[in-house]
Amino acid sequence: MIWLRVVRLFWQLSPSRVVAYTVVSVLSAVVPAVQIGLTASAVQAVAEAIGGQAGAREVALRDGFALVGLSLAQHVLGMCQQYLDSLLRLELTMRVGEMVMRKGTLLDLQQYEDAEAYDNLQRAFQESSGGRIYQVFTQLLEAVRELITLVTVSAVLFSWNPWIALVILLSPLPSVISHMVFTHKAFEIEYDRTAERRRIYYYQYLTTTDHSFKEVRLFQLGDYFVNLYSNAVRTFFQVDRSLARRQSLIGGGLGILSVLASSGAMLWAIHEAMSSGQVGRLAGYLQAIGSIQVSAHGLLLGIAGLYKDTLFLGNLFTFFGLPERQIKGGTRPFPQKLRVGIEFRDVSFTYPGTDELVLDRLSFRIPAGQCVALVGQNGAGKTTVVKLLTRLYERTGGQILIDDVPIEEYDLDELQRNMGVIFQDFIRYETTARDNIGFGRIEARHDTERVARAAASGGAEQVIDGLPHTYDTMLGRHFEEGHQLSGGQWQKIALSRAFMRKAPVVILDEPTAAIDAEAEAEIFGRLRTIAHEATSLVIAHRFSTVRIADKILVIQGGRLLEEGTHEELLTADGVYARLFNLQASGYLTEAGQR
Ligand SMILES: Nc1ncnc2c1ncn2[C@@H]1O[C@H](COP(=O)(O)OP(=O)(O)OP(=O)(O)O)[C@@H](O)[C@H]1O
Repeated sequence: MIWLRVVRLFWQLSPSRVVAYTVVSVLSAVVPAVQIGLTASAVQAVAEAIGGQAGAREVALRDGFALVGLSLAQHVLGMCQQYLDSLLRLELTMRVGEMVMRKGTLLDLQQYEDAEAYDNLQRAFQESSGGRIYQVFTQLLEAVRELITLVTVSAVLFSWNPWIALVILLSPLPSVISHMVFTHKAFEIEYDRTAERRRIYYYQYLTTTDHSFKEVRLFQLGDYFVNLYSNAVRTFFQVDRSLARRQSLIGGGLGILSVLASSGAMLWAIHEAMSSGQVGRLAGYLQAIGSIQVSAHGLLLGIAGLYKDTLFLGNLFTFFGLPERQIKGGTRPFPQKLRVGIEFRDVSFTYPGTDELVLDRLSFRIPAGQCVALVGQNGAGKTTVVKLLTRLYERTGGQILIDDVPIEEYDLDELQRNMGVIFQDFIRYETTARDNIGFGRIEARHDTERVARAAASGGAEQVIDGLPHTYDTMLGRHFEEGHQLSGGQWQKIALSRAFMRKAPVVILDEPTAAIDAEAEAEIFGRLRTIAHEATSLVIAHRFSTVRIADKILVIQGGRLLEEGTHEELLTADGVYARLFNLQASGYLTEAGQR
Protein backbone atom coordinates (compact mmCIF):
# COMPACT_ATOMS: atom_id res chain seq x y z
CA MET A 1 0.00 0.00 0.00
CA ILE A 2 1.72 3.12 -1.25
CA TRP A 3 -0.34 5.54 0.82
CA LEU A 4 0.57 3.66 3.98
CA ARG A 5 4.24 4.02 3.09
CA VAL A 6 3.68 7.72 2.51
CA VAL A 7 2.08 8.09 5.95
CA ARG A 8 4.99 6.15 7.48
CA LEU A 9 7.47 8.45 5.77
CA PHE A 10 5.73 11.52 7.22
CA TRP A 11 5.59 9.91 10.61
CA GLN A 12 9.35 9.36 10.52
CA LEU A 13 9.80 12.98 9.51
CA SER A 14 8.05 14.42 12.58
CA PRO A 15 5.43 12.50 14.59
CA SER A 16 4.39 15.57 16.57
CA ARG A 17 3.75 17.68 13.48
CA VAL A 18 1.79 14.87 11.80
CA VAL A 19 -0.43 14.52 14.89
CA ALA A 20 -0.92 18.29 15.06
CA TYR A 21 -1.76 18.47 11.34
CA THR A 22 -4.26 15.62 11.65
CA VAL A 23 -5.96 17.15 14.70
CA VAL A 24 -6.23 20.55 13.00
CA SER A 25 -7.64 18.91 9.85
CA VAL A 26 -10.26 16.92 11.78
CA LEU A 27 -11.32 19.98 13.79
CA SER A 28 -11.75 22.11 10.69
CA ALA A 29 -13.77 19.26 9.13
CA VAL A 30 -16.53 19.50 11.74
CA VAL A 31 -16.79 23.29 11.51
CA PRO A 32 -19.29 23.34 8.56
CA ALA A 33 -21.80 21.07 10.39
CA VAL A 34 -21.67 23.22 13.52
CA GLN A 35 -21.96 26.33 11.36
CA ILE A 36 -25.10 24.99 9.62
CA GLY A 37 -26.70 24.04 12.94
CA LEU A 38 -25.93 27.44 14.45
CA THR A 39 -27.06 29.37 11.34
CA ALA A 40 -30.37 27.51 11.31
CA SER A 41 -30.88 28.14 15.00
CA ALA A 42 -29.90 31.83 14.72
CA VAL A 43 -32.20 32.53 11.75
CA GLN A 44 -35.06 30.68 13.45
CA ALA A 45 -34.53 32.64 16.65
CA VAL A 46 -34.49 35.94 14.72
CA ALA A 47 -37.77 35.02 12.99
CA GLU A 48 -39.31 34.11 16.37
CA ALA A 49 -37.99 37.30 18.00
CA ILE A 50 -39.60 39.33 15.22
CA GLY A 51 -42.82 37.42 15.93
CA GLY A 52 -42.47 38.58 19.57
CA GLN A 53 -41.63 35.23 21.15
CA ALA A 54 -40.11 35.57 24.62
CA GLY A 55 -36.44 34.54 25.02
CA ALA A 56 -35.89 34.25 21.25
CA ARG A 57 -33.78 37.43 21.13
CA GLU A 58 -31.29 36.02 23.67
CA VAL A 59 -31.02 32.78 21.70
CA ALA A 60 -30.38 34.73 18.47
CA LEU A 61 -27.64 36.79 20.15
CA ARG A 62 -26.05 33.71 21.74
CA ASP A 63 -26.00 31.90 18.36
CA GLY A 64 -24.66 35.02 16.66
CA PHE A 65 -21.73 35.22 19.09
CA ALA A 66 -21.13 31.49 18.76
CA LEU A 67 -20.96 31.95 14.97
CA VAL A 68 -18.43 34.76 15.44
CA GLY A 69 -16.35 32.48 17.71
CA LEU A 70 -16.59 29.71 15.16
CA SER A 71 -15.37 31.97 12.36
CA LEU A 72 -12.41 33.02 14.48
CA ALA A 73 -11.66 29.40 15.33
CA GLN A 74 -11.86 28.51 11.67
CA HIS A 75 -9.41 31.27 10.82
CA VAL A 76 -6.94 30.16 13.51
CA LEU A 77 -7.23 26.52 12.39
CA GLY A 78 -6.58 27.63 8.81
CA MET A 79 -3.45 29.51 9.92
CA CYS A 80 -2.13 26.53 11.89
CA GLN A 81 -2.82 24.26 8.96
CA GLN A 82 -0.97 26.54 6.55
CA TYR A 83 2.04 26.78 8.87
CA LEU A 84 2.24 23.01 9.46
CA ASP A 85 1.69 22.48 5.76
CA SER A 86 4.71 24.62 4.77
CA LEU A 87 6.88 23.07 7.45
CA LEU A 88 6.09 19.50 6.48
CA ARG A 89 6.52 20.28 2.81
CA LEU A 90 9.96 21.84 3.36
CA GLU A 91 11.14 18.95 5.52
CA LEU A 92 9.85 16.41 3.06
CA THR A 93 11.56 18.02 0.05
CA MET A 94 14.85 17.98 1.94
CA ARG A 95 14.46 14.43 3.13
CA VAL A 96 13.29 12.83 -0.13
CA GLY A 97 16.01 14.57 -2.17
CA GLU A 98 18.60 13.26 0.28
CA MET A 99 17.11 9.74 0.28
CA VAL A 100 17.11 9.55 -3.51
CA MET A 101 20.73 10.74 -3.76
CA ARG A 102 21.93 8.35 -1.06
CA LYS A 103 20.11 5.45 -2.66
CA GLY A 104 21.65 6.39 -6.01
CA THR A 105 25.12 5.98 -4.49
CA LEU A 106 24.29 2.55 -3.07
CA LEU A 107 23.21 0.89 -6.31
CA ASP A 108 25.42 -1.23 -8.51
CA LEU A 109 26.74 -0.10 -11.90
CA GLN A 110 24.54 -2.74 -13.50
CA GLN A 111 21.46 -0.78 -12.46
CA TYR A 112 22.76 2.24 -14.35
CA GLU A 113 23.90 0.40 -17.45
CA ASP A 114 20.78 -1.62 -18.22
CA ALA A 115 18.38 0.37 -20.43
CA GLU A 116 15.18 -0.74 -18.70
CA ALA A 117 16.57 -0.37 -15.18
CA TYR A 118 17.92 3.06 -16.12
CA ASP A 119 14.50 4.13 -17.40
CA ASN A 120 13.01 3.14 -14.06
CA LEU A 121 15.70 5.08 -12.22
CA GLN A 122 14.96 8.17 -14.28
CA ARG A 123 11.23 7.85 -13.58
CA ALA A 124 12.00 7.63 -9.87
CA PHE A 125 14.34 10.66 -10.04
CA GLN A 126 11.49 12.67 -11.53
CA GLU A 127 9.68 12.19 -8.23
CA SER A 128 12.69 13.19 -6.15
CA SER A 129 11.39 16.68 -5.39
CA GLY A 130 8.91 15.01 -3.06
CA GLY A 131 6.02 17.04 -4.54
CA ARG A 132 3.91 14.01 -5.31
CA ILE A 133 4.51 12.37 -1.95
CA TYR A 134 3.30 15.51 -0.30
CA GLN A 135 0.30 15.62 -2.59
CA VAL A 136 -0.65 12.06 -1.60
CA PHE A 137 -0.39 12.95 2.06
CA THR A 138 -2.53 16.06 1.74
CA GLN A 139 -5.02 14.32 -0.57
CA LEU A 140 -5.39 11.60 2.00
CA LEU A 141 -6.07 14.06 4.78
CA GLU A 142 -8.33 16.07 2.48
CA ALA A 143 -10.39 12.96 1.69
CA VAL A 144 -10.71 12.17 5.41
CA ARG A 145 -11.62 15.78 6.18
CA GLU A 146 -14.28 15.94 3.47
CA LEU A 147 -15.69 12.62 4.61
CA ILE A 148 -16.03 13.89 8.17
CA THR A 149 -17.68 17.09 6.90
CA LEU A 150 -20.08 15.07 4.74
CA VAL A 151 -21.03 12.72 7.57
CA THR A 152 -21.49 15.46 10.16
CA VAL A 153 -23.44 17.80 7.84
CA SER A 154 -25.60 14.88 6.67
CA ALA A 155 -26.31 13.93 10.29
CA VAL A 156 -27.70 17.43 10.92
CA LEU A 157 -29.79 17.37 7.71
CA PHE A 158 -31.11 13.85 8.30
CA SER A 159 -32.33 14.89 11.71
CA TRP A 160 -34.45 17.56 9.97
CA ASN A 161 -35.81 15.71 6.90
CA PRO A 162 -34.15 12.50 5.59
CA TRP A 163 -35.56 12.82 2.06
CA ILE A 164 -34.42 16.34 1.43
CA ALA A 165 -31.10 15.36 3.00
CA LEU A 166 -30.79 12.41 0.61
CA VAL A 167 -31.48 14.52 -2.49
CA ILE A 168 -28.94 17.13 -1.38
CA LEU A 169 -26.41 14.42 -0.62
CA LEU A 170 -26.81 12.70 -4.00
CA SER A 171 -27.12 15.83 -6.13
CA PRO A 172 -23.36 16.25 -6.83
CA LEU A 173 -23.04 12.63 -8.03
CA PRO A 174 -23.61 13.08 -11.82
CA SER A 175 -21.06 15.85 -12.24
CA VAL A 176 -18.54 14.16 -9.91
CA ILE A 177 -18.85 10.87 -11.80
CA SER A 178 -18.31 12.58 -15.14
CA HIS A 179 -15.29 14.43 -13.73
CA MET A 180 -13.79 11.18 -12.41
CA VAL A 181 -14.31 9.37 -15.71
CA PHE A 182 -12.54 12.12 -17.63
CA THR A 183 -9.71 12.41 -15.10
CA HIS A 184 -9.13 8.70 -15.44
CA LYS A 185 -9.19 8.95 -19.23
CA ALA A 186 -6.67 11.81 -19.16
CA PHE A 187 -4.43 9.79 -16.86
CA GLU A 188 -4.54 6.76 -19.14
CA ILE A 189 -3.62 8.91 -22.12
CA GLU A 190 -0.74 10.49 -20.20
CA TYR A 191 0.50 7.13 -18.92
CA ASP A 192 0.70 5.75 -22.46
CA ARG A 193 2.70 8.78 -23.46
CA THR A 194 5.62 8.12 -21.09
CA ALA A 195 8.00 6.92 -23.80
CA GLU A 196 6.99 9.68 -26.21
CA ARG A 197 7.35 12.32 -23.48
CA ARG A 198 10.91 11.16 -22.84
CA ARG A 199 11.65 11.55 -26.53
CA ILE A 200 10.20 15.06 -26.45
CA TYR A 201 12.40 16.00 -23.47
CA TYR A 202 15.33 14.59 -25.37
CA TYR A 203 14.66 16.88 -28.38
CA GLN A 204 14.43 19.81 -26.00
CA TYR A 205 17.66 18.74 -24.32
CA LEU A 206 19.46 18.49 -27.67
CA THR A 207 18.50 22.01 -28.65
CA THR A 208 19.06 23.72 -25.31
CA THR A 209 22.28 22.40 -23.74
CA ASP A 210 25.90 23.40 -24.15
CA HIS A 211 26.83 19.75 -24.50
CA SER A 212 25.03 19.34 -27.84
CA PHE A 213 25.07 22.90 -29.16
CA LYS A 214 28.18 22.64 -31.36
CA GLU A 215 27.00 19.63 -33.35
CA VAL A 216 23.40 20.73 -33.61
CA ARG A 217 24.51 24.12 -34.96
CA LEU A 218 27.17 22.88 -37.35
CA PHE A 219 25.23 19.93 -38.73
CA GLN A 220 22.21 22.26 -38.91
CA LEU A 221 20.03 19.84 -37.00
CA GLY A 222 18.07 22.52 -35.13
CA ASP A 223 15.06 22.66 -37.47
CA TYR A 224 14.95 18.89 -37.68
CA PHE A 225 14.66 18.47 -33.90
CA VAL A 226 12.24 21.37 -33.54
CA ASN A 227 10.02 19.74 -36.19
CA LEU A 228 10.13 16.38 -34.45
CA TYR A 229 9.17 18.14 -31.23
CA SER A 230 6.35 20.12 -32.87
CA ASN A 231 4.89 17.06 -34.57
CA ALA A 232 4.82 15.06 -31.35
CA VAL A 233 3.38 17.91 -29.31
CA ARG A 234 0.78 18.65 -31.99
CA THR A 235 -0.41 15.03 -31.91
CA PHE A 236 -0.79 15.34 -28.13
CA PHE A 237 -2.67 18.58 -28.58
CA GLN A 238 -5.21 17.05 -30.97
CA VAL A 239 -5.97 14.20 -28.58
CA ASP A 240 -6.20 16.58 -25.59
CA ARG A 241 -8.46 18.97 -27.49
CA SER A 242 -10.89 16.23 -28.42
CA LEU A 243 -10.96 15.04 -24.80
CA ALA A 244 -11.56 18.58 -23.54
CA ARG A 245 -14.41 18.97 -26.04
CA ARG A 246 -16.10 15.73 -24.94
CA GLN A 247 -15.60 16.65 -21.29
CA SER A 248 -17.32 19.99 -21.82
CA LEU A 249 -20.28 18.39 -23.59
CA ILE A 250 -20.83 15.30 -21.45
CA GLY A 251 -19.63 16.87 -18.19
CA GLY A 252 -21.75 19.93 -18.86
CA GLY A 253 -24.83 17.76 -19.61
CA LEU A 254 -24.43 15.69 -16.46
CA GLY A 255 -23.74 18.86 -14.47
CA ILE A 256 -27.26 20.05 -15.41
CA LEU A 257 -28.64 16.96 -13.65
CA SER A 258 -26.75 17.97 -10.50
CA VAL A 259 -28.07 21.52 -10.72
CA LEU A 260 -31.64 20.22 -11.21
CA ALA A 261 -31.36 17.89 -8.21
CA SER A 262 -30.01 20.55 -5.87
CA SER A 263 -32.57 23.09 -7.16
CA GLY A 264 -35.34 20.54 -6.53
CA ALA A 265 -34.07 20.04 -2.98
CA MET A 266 -34.01 23.78 -2.48
CA LEU A 267 -37.62 24.20 -3.68
CA TRP A 268 -38.70 21.35 -1.46
CA ALA A 269 -36.95 22.97 1.50
CA ILE A 270 -38.71 26.29 0.78
CA HIS A 271 -42.04 24.49 0.64
CA GLU A 272 -41.35 22.71 3.92
CA ALA A 273 -40.25 25.94 5.63
CA MET A 274 -43.46 27.63 4.59
CA SER A 275 -45.66 24.85 5.85
CA SER A 276 -43.77 24.25 9.14
CA GLY A 277 -42.65 27.81 9.85
CA GLN A 278 -39.04 26.58 10.31
CA VAL A 279 -37.28 29.40 8.39
CA GLY A 280 -34.04 28.58 10.19
CA ARG A 281 -33.90 25.17 8.59
CA LEU A 282 -34.32 26.73 5.17
CA ALA A 283 -31.18 28.79 5.82
CA GLY A 284 -29.47 25.58 7.01
CA TYR A 285 -30.47 23.65 3.89
CA LEU A 286 -29.26 26.43 1.59
CA GLN A 287 -25.89 26.52 3.33
CA ALA A 288 -25.69 22.72 3.35
CA ILE A 289 -26.29 22.43 -0.42
CA GLY A 290 -23.10 24.43 -1.11
CA SER A 291 -21.13 22.72 1.62
CA ILE A 292 -22.07 19.19 0.55
CA GLN A 293 -21.35 19.85 -3.08
CA VAL A 294 -17.89 21.14 -2.25
CA SER A 295 -17.17 18.22 0.10
CA ALA A 296 -18.47 15.50 -2.21
CA HIS A 297 -16.38 16.90 -5.04
CA GLY A 298 -13.37 17.19 -2.75
CA LEU A 299 -13.77 13.64 -1.49
CA LEU A 300 -14.17 11.95 -4.86
CA LEU A 301 -11.52 14.02 -6.59
CA GLY A 302 -9.19 13.39 -3.66
CA ILE A 303 -9.70 9.65 -4.14
CA ALA A 304 -9.12 9.95 -7.91
CA GLY A 305 -5.99 12.01 -7.30
CA LEU A 306 -4.75 9.49 -4.75
CA TYR A 307 -5.24 6.71 -7.27
CA LYS A 308 -3.29 8.57 -9.95
CA ASP A 309 -0.47 9.81 -7.72
CA THR A 310 0.09 6.48 -6.02
CA LEU A 311 0.60 4.95 -9.46
CA PHE A 312 3.39 7.43 -10.17
CA LEU A 313 4.81 7.09 -6.67
CA GLY A 314 5.09 3.36 -7.23
CA ASN A 315 8.22 4.16 -9.28
CA LEU A 316 9.84 5.99 -6.41
CA PHE A 317 9.11 3.32 -3.81
CA THR A 318 10.28 0.60 -6.20
CA PHE A 319 13.51 2.59 -6.47
CA PHE A 320 13.83 2.83 -2.68
CA GLY A 321 13.29 -0.92 -2.54
CA LEU A 322 16.02 -1.77 -5.06
CA PRO A 323 18.68 -4.11 -3.74
CA GLU A 324 21.84 -2.32 -2.62
CA ARG A 325 25.45 -3.24 -3.12
CA GLN A 326 24.88 -6.79 -4.16
CA ILE A 327 28.55 -7.26 -4.83
CA LYS A 328 29.96 -8.24 -1.46
CA GLY A 329 33.53 -8.14 -0.25
CA GLY A 330 35.42 -10.04 2.41
CA THR A 331 37.29 -8.82 5.45
CA ARG A 332 40.90 -8.97 4.30
CA PRO A 333 42.72 -5.61 4.30
CA PHE A 334 44.16 -4.54 0.97
CA PRO A 335 47.99 -4.55 0.75
CA GLN A 336 49.65 -1.12 0.82
CA LYS A 337 52.03 -2.33 -1.86
CA LEU A 338 51.55 -5.40 -4.05
CA ARG A 339 54.14 -8.15 -3.63
CA VAL A 340 53.11 -10.53 -6.39
CA GLY A 341 50.74 -8.62 -8.63
CA ILE A 342 47.39 -9.10 -10.32
CA GLU A 343 46.27 -12.23 -12.13
CA PHE A 344 43.25 -12.95 -14.31
CA ARG A 345 42.82 -16.72 -14.43
CA ASP A 346 40.37 -18.03 -17.06
CA VAL A 347 38.05 -15.12 -16.43
CA SER A 348 34.77 -15.14 -18.35
CA PHE A 349 32.08 -12.51 -18.29
CA THR A 350 28.65 -11.87 -19.76
CA TYR A 351 26.81 -8.64 -18.97
CA PRO A 352 23.61 -9.27 -16.99
CA GLY A 353 20.58 -9.54 -19.23
CA THR A 354 22.67 -10.37 -22.32
CA ASP A 355 24.11 -13.59 -23.68
CA GLU A 356 27.23 -12.29 -25.40
CA LEU A 357 30.41 -13.68 -23.87
CA VAL A 358 32.41 -10.46 -23.55
CA LEU A 359 35.43 -12.07 -21.83
CA ASP A 360 36.18 -15.66 -22.75
CA ARG A 361 38.54 -17.51 -20.38
CA LEU A 362 40.89 -14.55 -20.30
CA SER A 363 44.20 -15.13 -18.49
CA PHE A 364 47.07 -12.73 -17.87
CA ARG A 365 49.36 -11.41 -15.14
CA ILE A 366 50.39 -7.92 -14.15
CA PRO A 367 53.55 -8.39 -12.04
CA ALA A 368 53.84 -6.12 -8.97
CA GLY A 369 55.43 -2.75 -9.72
CA GLN A 370 55.09 -3.12 -13.47
CA CYS A 371 53.13 -1.10 -15.99
CA VAL A 372 51.10 -3.28 -18.32
CA ALA A 373 49.26 -2.00 -21.40
CA LEU A 374 46.04 -3.49 -22.69
CA VAL A 375 45.53 -3.18 -26.43
CA GLY A 376 42.66 -4.26 -28.65
CA GLN A 377 40.05 -3.11 -31.11
CA ASN A 378 36.89 -1.26 -30.07
CA GLY A 379 34.63 -3.62 -28.19
CA ALA A 380 37.42 -6.13 -27.48
CA GLY A 381 36.59 -6.05 -23.74
CA LYS A 382 39.28 -3.74 -22.31
CA THR A 383 37.03 -1.51 -20.21
CA THR A 384 35.20 -4.62 -19.05
CA VAL A 385 38.50 -5.91 -17.61
CA VAL A 386 38.73 -2.70 -15.57
CA LYS A 387 35.14 -3.00 -14.37
CA LEU A 388 35.82 -6.52 -13.10
CA LEU A 389 39.13 -5.61 -11.50
CA THR A 390 37.53 -2.70 -9.65
CA ARG A 391 34.59 -4.95 -8.73
CA LEU A 392 31.93 -2.82 -10.37
CA TYR A 393 30.76 -6.11 -11.89
CA GLU A 394 31.13 -9.70 -10.77
CA ARG A 395 32.94 -12.05 -13.17
CA THR A 396 30.80 -14.99 -14.30
CA GLY A 397 33.66 -17.51 -14.51
CA GLY A 398 37.30 -17.99 -13.53
CA GLN A 399 39.21 -16.13 -10.85
CA ILE A 400 40.81 -12.74 -10.32
CA LEU A 401 43.70 -12.76 -7.84
CA ILE A 402 45.56 -9.93 -6.20
CA ASP A 403 48.77 -11.06 -4.51
CA ASP A 404 47.53 -14.63 -4.97
CA VAL A 405 44.36 -13.96 -2.99
CA PRO A 406 40.91 -14.11 -4.70
CA ILE A 407 39.65 -10.60 -5.11
CA GLU A 408 36.38 -11.38 -3.24
CA GLU A 409 38.30 -11.88 -0.01
CA TYR A 410 39.33 -8.24 0.18
CA ASP A 411 37.14 -5.71 1.93
CA LEU A 412 35.24 -4.05 -0.94
CA ASP A 413 35.61 -0.42 0.24
CA GLU A 414 39.30 -1.00 0.99
CA LEU A 415 39.83 -2.49 -2.44
CA GLN A 416 38.18 0.40 -4.22
CA ARG A 417 39.97 2.93 -2.00
CA ASN A 418 43.27 1.43 -3.05
CA MET A 419 42.76 1.73 -6.78
CA GLY A 420 43.44 4.95 -8.62
CA VAL A 421 41.16 4.69 -11.62
CA ILE A 422 40.35 7.09 -14.42
CA PHE A 423 37.82 5.96 -16.99
CA GLN A 424 37.55 7.01 -20.61
CA ASP A 425 34.40 8.96 -19.77
CA PHE A 426 35.89 10.64 -16.69
CA ILE A 427 33.92 13.41 -15.00
CA ARG A 428 34.56 17.07 -15.55
CA TYR A 429 33.51 18.32 -12.12
CA GLU A 430 32.08 21.82 -12.33
CA THR A 431 33.92 22.97 -9.23
CA THR A 432 37.41 24.28 -8.38
CA ALA A 433 40.61 22.86 -9.84
CA ARG A 434 41.61 21.88 -6.28
CA ASP A 435 38.44 19.80 -5.88
CA ASN A 436 38.83 18.26 -9.31
CA ILE A 437 42.19 16.86 -8.29
CA GLY A 438 41.43 16.53 -4.56
CA PHE A 439 38.39 14.31 -5.20
CA GLY A 440 40.96 11.58 -5.85
CA ARG A 441 41.39 11.47 -2.07
CA ILE A 442 38.52 13.54 -0.72
CA GLU A 443 39.78 13.70 2.87
CA ALA A 444 43.11 15.17 1.72
CA ARG A 445 41.84 17.75 -0.74
CA HIS A 446 42.94 20.65 1.49
CA ASP A 447 46.49 19.31 1.58
CA THR A 448 47.86 21.77 -0.98
CA GLU A 449 51.21 20.06 -1.25
CA ARG A 450 49.67 16.70 -2.05
CA VAL A 451 47.32 18.23 -4.60
CA ALA A 452 50.27 20.03 -6.22
CA ARG A 453 52.31 16.82 -6.39
CA ALA A 454 49.37 15.02 -8.01
CA ALA A 455 49.00 17.88 -10.50
CA ALA A 456 52.68 17.58 -11.38
CA SER A 457 52.38 13.82 -11.94
CA GLY A 458 49.33 14.26 -14.15
CA GLY A 459 50.99 17.03 -16.17
CA ALA A 460 48.41 19.59 -15.01
CA GLU A 461 50.85 22.01 -13.34
CA GLN A 462 51.01 24.40 -16.28
CA VAL A 463 47.25 24.29 -16.80
CA ILE A 464 46.71 25.33 -13.20
CA ASP A 465 49.40 28.03 -13.28
CA GLY A 466 47.56 29.58 -16.21
CA LEU A 467 44.25 29.82 -14.33
CA PRO A 468 43.22 33.19 -12.87
CA HIS A 469 42.97 31.88 -9.28
CA THR A 470 45.19 28.81 -9.80
CA TYR A 471 43.80 25.96 -7.65
CA ASP A 472 40.78 27.97 -6.55
CA THR A 473 39.53 28.67 -10.06
CA MET A 474 36.09 27.28 -10.85
CA LEU A 475 36.28 24.98 -13.85
CA GLY A 476 33.61 24.50 -16.50
CA ARG A 477 30.92 26.92 -17.62
CA HIS A 478 27.90 25.94 -15.56
CA PHE A 479 28.52 28.22 -12.58
CA GLU A 480 29.63 31.84 -12.11
CA GLU A 481 33.24 32.65 -12.91
CA GLY A 482 33.72 29.22 -14.41
CA HIS A 483 36.79 28.81 -16.56
CA GLN A 484 36.47 26.38 -19.44
CA LEU A 485 39.40 24.05 -20.25
CA SER A 486 40.30 22.27 -23.45
CA GLY A 487 39.70 18.52 -23.80
CA GLY A 488 43.37 17.71 -23.20
CA GLN A 489 43.58 20.06 -20.22
CA TRP A 490 40.57 18.37 -18.63
CA GLN A 491 42.23 15.02 -19.18
CA LYS A 492 45.41 16.17 -17.43
CA ILE A 493 43.31 17.27 -14.45
CA ALA A 494 41.57 13.87 -14.42
CA LEU A 495 44.90 12.08 -14.56
CA SER A 496 46.14 14.14 -11.64
CA ARG A 497 43.05 12.99 -9.74
CA ALA A 498 44.12 9.38 -10.23
CA PHE A 499 47.60 10.20 -8.94
CA MET A 500 46.12 12.07 -5.97
CA ARG A 501 44.90 8.71 -4.73
CA LYS A 502 48.46 7.43 -4.17
CA ALA A 503 47.07 3.95 -4.59
CA PRO A 504 49.06 0.73 -4.94
CA VAL A 505 47.10 -0.05 -8.12
CA VAL A 506 46.69 2.56 -10.87
CA ILE A 507 44.30 1.94 -13.77
CA LEU A 508 44.10 4.37 -16.65
CA ASP A 509 41.55 3.79 -19.41
CA GLU A 510 42.57 5.83 -22.47
CA PRO A 511 44.28 8.42 -20.28
CA THR A 512 46.01 10.46 -22.95
CA ALA A 513 43.67 10.27 -25.96
CA ALA A 514 43.21 14.05 -25.91
CA ILE A 515 46.72 14.97 -24.75
CA ASP A 516 49.44 16.15 -27.13
CA ALA A 517 52.35 13.84 -27.84
CA GLU A 518 54.94 15.82 -25.88
CA ALA A 519 52.89 16.03 -22.70
CA GLU A 520 52.01 12.36 -23.09
CA ALA A 521 55.66 11.31 -23.15
CA GLU A 522 56.29 13.37 -20.03
CA ILE A 523 53.29 11.93 -18.15
CA PHE A 524 54.32 8.38 -18.96
CA GLY A 525 57.85 9.08 -17.94
CA ARG A 526 56.44 9.97 -14.53
CA LEU A 527 54.15 6.96 -14.52
CA ARG A 528 57.23 4.80 -14.93
CA THR A 529 58.84 6.56 -11.99
CA ILE A 530 55.91 5.93 -9.67
CA ALA A 531 55.54 2.42 -11.03
CA HIS A 532 58.02 1.21 -8.45
CA GLU A 533 55.41 1.87 -5.82
CA ALA A 534 52.33 1.15 -7.91
CA THR A 535 51.23 -1.63 -10.21
CA SER A 536 49.58 -0.12 -13.24
CA LEU A 537 47.29 -1.09 -16.06
CA VAL A 538 46.96 1.29 -18.98
CA ILE A 539 44.46 0.95 -21.81
CA ALA A 540 45.41 2.81 -24.96
CA HIS A 541 44.96 2.93 -28.68
CA ARG A 542 47.98 5.11 -29.36
CA PHE A 543 51.14 3.06 -29.75
CA SER A 544 53.26 5.94 -28.53
CA THR A 545 51.59 5.32 -25.15
CA VAL A 546 51.62 1.57 -25.36
CA ARG A 547 55.26 1.03 -26.24
CA ILE A 548 56.58 2.37 -22.93
CA ALA A 549 54.81 -0.41 -20.98
CA ASP A 550 56.80 -3.23 -19.40
CA LYS A 551 54.41 -5.66 -21.01
CA ILE A 552 51.67 -5.42 -23.61
CA LEU A 553 48.56 -7.62 -23.72
CA VAL A 554 46.66 -7.78 -26.99
CA ILE A 555 43.06 -8.92 -26.60
CA GLN A 556 40.47 -9.70 -29.22
CA GLY A 557 36.91 -10.90 -28.72
CA GLY A 558 37.55 -11.15 -24.96
CA ARG A 559 40.53 -13.51 -25.35
CA LEU A 560 44.25 -12.97 -24.98
CA LEU A 561 45.85 -13.00 -28.41
CA GLU A 562 49.43 -11.90 -27.86
CA GLU A 563 51.64 -10.92 -24.95
CA GLY A 564 55.15 -9.42 -24.68
CA THR A 565 57.18 -6.23 -24.79
CA HIS A 566 56.88 -3.84 -27.70
CA GLU A 567 60.02 -5.26 -29.33
CA GLU A 568 58.99 -8.87 -28.74
CA LEU A 569 55.60 -8.31 -30.29
CA LEU A 570 57.08 -6.53 -33.31
CA THR A 571 59.47 -9.43 -33.84
CA ALA A 572 56.59 -11.90 -33.52
CA ASP A 573 55.00 -10.05 -36.44
CA GLY A 574 51.42 -10.78 -35.37
CA VAL A 575 48.33 -8.61 -34.89
CA TYR A 576 50.20 -6.07 -32.74
CA ALA A 577 52.92 -5.63 -35.37
CA ARG A 578 50.31 -5.19 -38.08
CA LEU A 579 48.37 -2.56 -36.10
CA PHE A 580 51.57 -0.78 -35.11
CA ASN A 581 52.82 -0.62 -38.68
CA LEU A 582 49.44 0.64 -39.82
CA GLN A 583 49.56 3.53 -37.33
CA ALA A 584 53.24 4.20 -38.00
CA SER A 585 52.68 4.31 -41.76
CA GLY A 586 49.92 6.86 -41.14
CA TYR A 587 52.39 9.08 -39.28
CA LEU A 588 55.05 8.53 -41.91
CA THR A 589 52.70 9.42 -44.78
CA GLU A 590 51.59 12.50 -42.88
CA ALA A 591 55.19 13.51 -42.22
CA GLY A 592 56.12 12.87 -45.87
CA GLN A 593 53.30 15.06 -47.11
CA ARG A 594 54.33 18.00 -44.93
N1 LIG B 1 26.79 -2.39 -19.80
C1 LIG B 1 26.89 -3.22 -20.83
N2 LIG B 1 25.88 -4.08 -21.09
C2 LIG B 1 25.96 -4.93 -22.14
N3 LIG B 1 27.01 -5.02 -22.97
C3 LIG B 1 28.04 -4.20 -22.77
C4 LIG B 1 28.04 -3.24 -21.71
N4 LIG B 1 29.19 -2.55 -21.75
C5 LIG B 1 29.89 -3.05 -22.79
N5 LIG B 1 29.21 -4.02 -23.41
C6 LIG B 1 29.66 -4.83 -24.55
O1 LIG B 1 30.83 -5.50 -24.16
C7 LIG B 1 31.77 -5.52 -25.20
C8 LIG B 1 33.12 -5.00 -24.71
O2 LIG B 1 32.98 -3.66 -24.32
P1 LIG B 1 34.19 -2.83 -23.68
O3 LIG B 1 33.64 -1.50 -23.28
O4 LIG B 1 34.84 -3.64 -22.63
O5 LIG B 1 35.15 -2.69 -24.94
P2 LIG B 1 36.52 -1.89 -25.10
O6 LIG B 1 37.53 -2.89 -25.53
O7 LIG B 1 36.83 -1.12 -23.87
O8 LIG B 1 36.16 -0.92 -26.31
P3 LIG B 1 36.67 0.57 -26.67
O9 LIG B 1 38.05 0.45 -27.22
O10 LIG B 1 35.71 0.98 -27.73
O11 LIG B 1 36.56 1.38 -25.43
C9 LIG B 1 31.18 -4.70 -26.35
O12 LIG B 1 30.68 -5.61 -27.30
C10 LIG B 1 30.03 -3.94 -25.71
O13 LIG B 1 28.96 -3.82 -26.61
